[in-house]
Amino acid sequence: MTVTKIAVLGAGSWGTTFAKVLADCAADTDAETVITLWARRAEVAESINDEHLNPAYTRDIRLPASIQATTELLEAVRDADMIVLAVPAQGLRPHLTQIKDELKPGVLVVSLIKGLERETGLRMSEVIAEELVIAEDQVVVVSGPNLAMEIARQEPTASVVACTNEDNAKKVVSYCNPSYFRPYTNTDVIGVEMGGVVKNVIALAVGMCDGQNLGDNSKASVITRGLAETTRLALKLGGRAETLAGLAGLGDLVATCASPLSRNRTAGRMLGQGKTVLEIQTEMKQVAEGMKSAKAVTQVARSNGVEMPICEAVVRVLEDRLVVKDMANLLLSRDLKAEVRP
Ligand SMILES: NC(=O)c1ccc[n+]([C@@H]2O[C@H](COP(=O)([O-])OP(=O)(O)OC[C@H]3O[C@@H](n4cnc5c(N)ncnc54)[C@H](O)[C@@H]3O)[C@@H](O)[C@H]2O)c1
Ligand SMILES: O=P(O)(O)OC[C@H](O)CO
Repeated sequence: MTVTKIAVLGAGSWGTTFAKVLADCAADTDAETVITLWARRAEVAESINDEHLNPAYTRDIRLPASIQATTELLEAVRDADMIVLAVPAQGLRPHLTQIKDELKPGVLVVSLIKGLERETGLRMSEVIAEELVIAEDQVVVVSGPNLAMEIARQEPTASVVACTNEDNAKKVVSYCNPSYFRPYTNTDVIGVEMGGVVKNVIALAVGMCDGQNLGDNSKASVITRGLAETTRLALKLGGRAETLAGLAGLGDLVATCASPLSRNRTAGRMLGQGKTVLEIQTEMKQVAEGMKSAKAVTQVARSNGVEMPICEAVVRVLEDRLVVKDMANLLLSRDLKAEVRP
C-alpha cells in the first residue's frame, strides 16, 4: 500500500483541528497516511507529541496519536504529497519562500487561510501559485462555516474544497472526510476565497453592533447588505453568485457573525466598546484576519469600481478616522436606492 504524506503548516486552532480531521479520516478509511504538523513553538510541538494536546488552541481536545508535530519546517514538507497551509495570511509568503525548493513534483497545496495579502491585494491561492511557481490547479482552497473548536469537538459541519481542477478537489476531499466533516467540491476558487475573506470584515461590523448594544435588526441588516457587497466584488473578480449563496459565502458569514467563538466578531465587539486596534491585538492571542485584510479588500474593490460601504466604514474605524457610534449614521444616510439592481 502506498503511504501518503501530508504536512500541515501552522499549529494554531484551525491547523491543529484540520490535522485531526485528516487523521480521523485516515483512521476511518484505513489509509496509510503520515500527518506532520509544523508548529513554530517547541512547547506546542512537544505537547502535541507527548500529551496529544494543544491546550493554547484546542483546549482539552485529545488529538489522534498519529499526528506527529515538528518545529522543523523543511522536514515537515520534504516528500509531502499534500501541504496544508494554516498560518496567518500576512505571514504566508516568507514560509513559501523557505519551502519552495523542497517541493515534490505535482504536490497539492491546500490553503485554509482567509485573508488577502496587504501589499499586493492577492488572494492566498494567487500568492501560493506565484511564490511556489506551481500551476494554478495544484492549489486547493478549503473554506466554509468552519469554526475550529466546533469541528475539534466533532460537531457535524459542511465545507467547500475548491480547485480549478475538480479531480484535484476530489483528491483533497478524499483525505478530509471523517464522519463529522462533509466537504463539497467547487471549481470557483475566486468565489470561495472572497467569501472567506470578506465575511471577516463584515463580522467586525457585526461585532461593532454588539459593542454598541444594537439588536438583531441592525445585525441582520449588516449581514445581508454585507453579503450583497461581498457578492458584487466576487462577481466582478470572476466568481459565481451561487458560490456566495453557498457554504463559503452565506454559510460562513452566518456562522462567523453569529458565533461567540469568532475572533473577528469578538474584535469588532471590542472596537464597538471603544478599545483601540493595538489594545485588541495585545489582548487577543489569536489572529482576527479581517483587521489585517479590510484595507486590501477596499483597495481591490475601488480598483475594480465596486462599492463596499460597510467594508469602507470598517476600515475607517480601524484607521481611527471614524468613531463607531457614527458608523450607523454614515451608512444609513447614503443615497436611497433599489435593493436589487434591475
Ligand atoms: N480558527 C478557525 O476557526 C478558522 C477556521 C477557518 C479558517 N481559519 C483561517 O485559518 C488561518 C489560521 O487561523 P488559526 O485560527 O489557526 O489562527 P491561530 O491564531 O489560532 O493560529 C495561528 C498559528 O500561526 C502561528 N503564527 C502566528 N503568526 C505567525 C507568523 N507570522 N508566522 C508563522 N506562524 C505564525 C501561530 O503561532 C499559530 O500556530 C487564518 O487565515 C484563519 O482565518 C481559521
Ligand atoms: O474566528 P474567526 O472570526 O477567524 O472565524 C473562524 C472561521 O473562519 C469561521 O468559519
